Amino acid sequence: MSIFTELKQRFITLLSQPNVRQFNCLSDHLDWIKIEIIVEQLESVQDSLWLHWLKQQPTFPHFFWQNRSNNLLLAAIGAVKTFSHLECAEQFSQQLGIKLVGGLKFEGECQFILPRLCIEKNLQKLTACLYLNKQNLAEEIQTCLALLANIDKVADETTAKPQIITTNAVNDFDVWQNNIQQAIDKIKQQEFRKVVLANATTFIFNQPLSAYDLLAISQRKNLGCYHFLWSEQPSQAFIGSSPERLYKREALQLRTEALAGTATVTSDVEQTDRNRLWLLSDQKNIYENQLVVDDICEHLEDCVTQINVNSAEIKRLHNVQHLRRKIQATLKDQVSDADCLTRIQPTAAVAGLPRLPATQFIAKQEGFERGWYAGTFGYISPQSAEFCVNLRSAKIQQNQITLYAGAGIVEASDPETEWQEIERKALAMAGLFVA
Ligand SMILES: C=C(O[C@H]1C=CC=C(C(=O)O)[C@@H]1O)C(=O)O
Ligand SMILES: [Mg+2]
Repeated sequence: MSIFTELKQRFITLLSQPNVRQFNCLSDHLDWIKIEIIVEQLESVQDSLWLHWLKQQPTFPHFFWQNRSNNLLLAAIGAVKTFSHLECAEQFSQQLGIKLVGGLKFEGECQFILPRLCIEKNLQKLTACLYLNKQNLAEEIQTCLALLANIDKVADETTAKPQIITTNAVNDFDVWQNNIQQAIDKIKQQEFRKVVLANATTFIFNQPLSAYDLLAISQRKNLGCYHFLWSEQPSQAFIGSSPERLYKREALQLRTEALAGTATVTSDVEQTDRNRLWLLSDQKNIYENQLVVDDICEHLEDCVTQINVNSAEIKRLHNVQHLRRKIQATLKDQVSDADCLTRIQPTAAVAGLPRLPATQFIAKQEGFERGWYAGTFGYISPQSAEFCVNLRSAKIQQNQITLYAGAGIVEASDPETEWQEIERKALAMAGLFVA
C-alpha cells in the first residue's frame, strides 16, 4: 500500500469517529482541531514523489519546501487560514503551537498559511496533519473527505519535451551596462556601498510546462540546495533551487550566513579548482561578501547576546561556486521570528547596503517587479523556524517561464563580468530545459 493510500484510509477512519470534536484538539478553548498521523519508519521513497503527488492534487494552494541538508521536507495543500501580517501569523503559530508555512516577497508582502493538509518528513519519520475549524464542523469534515478522496493519486513524470519558441530578457546588455554604471556612480557619491541588480528572462514554449516536473529534475541536479514551490492556482507556480539559507532558528540559537561572491564551475576540474582558489583571495568578491556580513550583524546587533562569524569557505554548486561565511548567534529572550525575518530579509546578498537606498535603486532601475524572487520561503513554529532566500528561481505561467538572476554590484564591478555571472546563475534553472 502506498503511503498516500495509508494516509487516506487512516484519516477517513479518524474523521468518521463520533467524538471528532474532542479528538486531538489543540486546546479546548481554541477554534481549531488538528488530526495527526505519524509514521515512524517510512520506507525510502524518491524526493520527487512528493512533487508528483502535489501535481495530482486539485486543492490549492500548493506549498513544497525541502531544506538543503535534506532532513526536512514539507508538502502542503489547501489553506484553512491565511495571514498577510507577520505578527498575526507569529501570534497564531505561538497560540496553537503549530507550524505555518509561507514567506515574504522581496518587496515585503507577507503570505503565510495554515494548510488544510500538511505532510512533514523528517528523515524517515512522516507526520501528516489535517486542520479543521470547530465552527461549522460538519461542513469542514465534508470538505476534508472530498480532499482525501484524491490524495492517493500520484502523477507520472512526463516525458514531453517542450520546445522554446522565443526568449526575451527585460534588460539587454546595453541596459545592464548602463544600470551598472549608474550604480557605480551612486557608490562613488556614497549613496550606497553595494546594490544587487537582477535580470528577468522569459522563455515561451510550444506547450505548457509542468512546474512539478521541472523542480523534480532540479532536485536531482541542484544538490545541496533548498527546493521550493508555491502555487496558488493551476498552471501558475513559483519554483526554485537555492543554495542560500536566510536563517534557521532552534529555540534561541540562530544560524544564518553571508553567501555572496561568485566564480565559475565547469566540467574542467582543474580550472574549477583554480577558480576556487582565486575566489578565496579575490578582493572584490571578499568585499562583496563582507558587506553582507556587515548588514546581517548590524541588523541583529540589538537582539542577540552573542554573534560569531566564521571564516570564508566555498559553497560549490553545479554551475557556480560562492564565498560563504556562516554566522551563529544567540537571540535574546522574546525575540520572535517576525523580528528575525524583518531584520535579516532582504540581506545585502540580494538587496544592498544600506538597505533602503539600495532597494529604492532596484525598484527604479531594474525594470520588473521581483515578487517571490529574492524573497523568502520557509516555516515558523514556536520551537524552530527555517527560511531560504528564493534565488535560482522561476515563475511559470502556462507555457512561459521567467528566470531571475542577480549579482552584487560594488565599486570594482565590471558590467561584462557581472553579466556572465548572472548568465551562469540562471543556468541552475535554464539548464533544466535548455539542452
Ligand atoms: C542575487 C543572486 O545571488 C546572490 C547570492 C550569491 C552570490 C551573489 C553574487 O556573487 O553576486 C549574489 O549576492 C542570484 O542568484 O540571483
Ligand atoms: Mg557577485
